[in-house]
Amino acid sequence: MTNLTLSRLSVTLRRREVFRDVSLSIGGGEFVGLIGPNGSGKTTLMRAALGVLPHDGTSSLARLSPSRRARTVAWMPQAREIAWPVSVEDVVMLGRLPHLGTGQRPSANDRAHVDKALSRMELDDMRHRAATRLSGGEQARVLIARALAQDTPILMADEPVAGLDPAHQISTIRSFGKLAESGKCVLVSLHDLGLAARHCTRILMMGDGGIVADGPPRDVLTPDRLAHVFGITAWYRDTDQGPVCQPLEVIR
Ligand SMILES: Nc1ncnc2c1ncn2[C@@H]1O[C@H](COP(=O)(O)OP(=O)(O)OP(=O)(O)O)[C@@H](O)[C@H]1O
Repeated sequence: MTNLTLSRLSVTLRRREVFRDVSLSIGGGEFVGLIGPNGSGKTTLMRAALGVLPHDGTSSLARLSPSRRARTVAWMPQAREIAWPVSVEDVVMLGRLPHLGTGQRPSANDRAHVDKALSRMELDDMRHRAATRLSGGEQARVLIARALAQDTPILMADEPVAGLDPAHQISTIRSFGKLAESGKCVLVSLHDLGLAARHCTRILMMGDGGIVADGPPRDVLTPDRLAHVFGITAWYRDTDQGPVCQPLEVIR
């Protein structure tokens, strides 16, 4: 099983410490939501874990060669405008590049992965359209499909559901959940506490220059922490239809 393991990971940018001494391990089967206020360091933590930012401490991914890393982790960054005027299916096929040798053409297996990713993100009808002509939310779904087609044991995504309509937010989060259930290790940053509470198996809450809480949603999303870290009150209940977390008021 491929885990994501961070040990005493610290990042300082322009002489400002963003976070210090983050140690954790995420295993296959876990769907982890990374939450925290704006600027708390979620993107920085994921980029340092990938090894694309200078850091102290260690990350199991940062140690890998670029080609091995591309077969180990699919990364979906926050900026997701597609600049290339190519078809949706060609963008998604880019996810298969780490699995192809130099000059090798995609096989039937590669095409099957692309078909599955397109179908999972409900993009079958758009596969021949120019990706640049899609709406922002549709482009986001194409890039999620590209990450799914990469078929790596670890998937990391920075606010993957931002800009999606409610139905596609839920179906996308469910897709990530299913990937975790199939044994993959999934880490996504989220601002929607309701989606995090409802779908993630584990939540990492960032604040105060580090991880302030790590555990199942009901143990992390406590009134004290939501007040201290986010400055809000929220309604949290385990209902017949699963956990519900609804932010209510700003308290500072
Ligand atoms: N290249 C950089 N140089 C200097 N400081 C940076 C740089 N990138 C990010 N920061 C700072 O690091 C801190 C963490 O930023 P980061 O983008 O990781 O936060 P975040 O939790 O992902 O925020 P958001 O929820 O707004 O996306 C912020 O204070 C930000 O200003």
